[in-house]
Amino acid sequence: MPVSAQSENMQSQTTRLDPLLRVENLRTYFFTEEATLRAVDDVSLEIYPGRTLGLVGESGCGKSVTALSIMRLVAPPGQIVGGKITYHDEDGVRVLTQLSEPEMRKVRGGKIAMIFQEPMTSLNPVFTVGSQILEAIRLHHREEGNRGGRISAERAKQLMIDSLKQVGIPDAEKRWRDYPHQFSGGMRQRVMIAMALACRPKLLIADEPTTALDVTIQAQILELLREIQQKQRMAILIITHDLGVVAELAHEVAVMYASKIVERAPVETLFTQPLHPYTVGLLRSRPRLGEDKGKKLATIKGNVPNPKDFPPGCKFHPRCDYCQEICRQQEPELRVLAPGHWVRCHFAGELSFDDVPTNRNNG
Ligand SMILES: Nc1ncnc2c1ncn2[C@@H]1O[C@H](COP(=O)(O)OP(=O)(O)OP(=O)(O)O)[C@@H](O)[C@H]1O
Repeated sequence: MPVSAQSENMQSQTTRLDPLLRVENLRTYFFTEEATLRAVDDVSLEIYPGRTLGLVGESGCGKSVTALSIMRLVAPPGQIVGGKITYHDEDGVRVLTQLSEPEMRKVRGGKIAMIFQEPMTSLNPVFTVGSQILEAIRLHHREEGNRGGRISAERAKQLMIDSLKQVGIPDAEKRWRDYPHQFSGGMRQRVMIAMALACRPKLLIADEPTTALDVTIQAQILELLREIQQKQRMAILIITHDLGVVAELAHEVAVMYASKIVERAPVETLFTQPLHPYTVGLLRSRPRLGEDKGKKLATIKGNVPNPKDFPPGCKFHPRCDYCQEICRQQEPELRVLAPGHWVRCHFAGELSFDDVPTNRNNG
């Protein structure tokens, strides 16, 4: 079945809503002197209003490039070479892959915002946090000028302070005058979220937003995202290598390996009935409180291949304990195994996995 037909099918099986964002057969390559690197190859996914999709996989598998492609922020030598990205809300349908740069600027911030692992990617050290959030608000209203008109300085300032309050910055009325370095790591992360949310985007893309934070702060930031999502019915695409974060926040999960999606499922299904050996490997190598004390943690042998050395056949085959001849020769298709459950493995549904930790709340 062609992937677009698969997408239609999955949509009707999981929810009747239209997706807010639909990515179909996305391909983003880097054209270096040495080689053409297929960083994202035939990726399809949907994100629904008020829902969280977790995009998970080891470092280098193409998660960030997928996010940057959605934002149309891939810089040369990278380029989107195929596929379609469609954004659909009450204002209508926009095919992001066809928008001009000025049109795309209206989408960034206003419709889709992105936050990063390192807040200083978004925050400028030489300006106060308040002035940076104000700038984002003014820019957004200028872009929206033909509909909303200009925003008064007083109203913009109120929105800025409200956005800092919303993310739990204590003393927001005073602290907006502070510079980014005057905030702790966790608070800086909150400021970055405030800036991203100041224009009320419908979709937040969060690329490893808690990786640099200690566990307590990490839990607070995830809780904050969940609260804001519930209040605003915002959709979230969370990118992470950490299945614990996925378990906390995601409704659906897409597992990515070597530039492709290898498994997609509702979060509960992925944790209780994983069908791809790579997903199983990720689950096994996840530390769990109590049970694994003193035990050596399982790892997946080998490393994620670099796009210039992708193996033939199934890209996971050199690391797979279940590899057979066909896996070395033929790349498997993404197939539907159960409603909403997609797997790219020749033997999906035929393998039995021992010793897979199935409790998603265990980590
Ligand atoms: N600027 C670039 N030039 C060349 N290749 C790149 C560039 N950026 C990314 N790539 C390639 O794209 C592949 C996917 O990178 P990407 O950053 O999306 O991975 P990731 O899964 O997000 O990993 P991480 O969590 O480490 O960011 C990498 O293996 C790399 O080869």
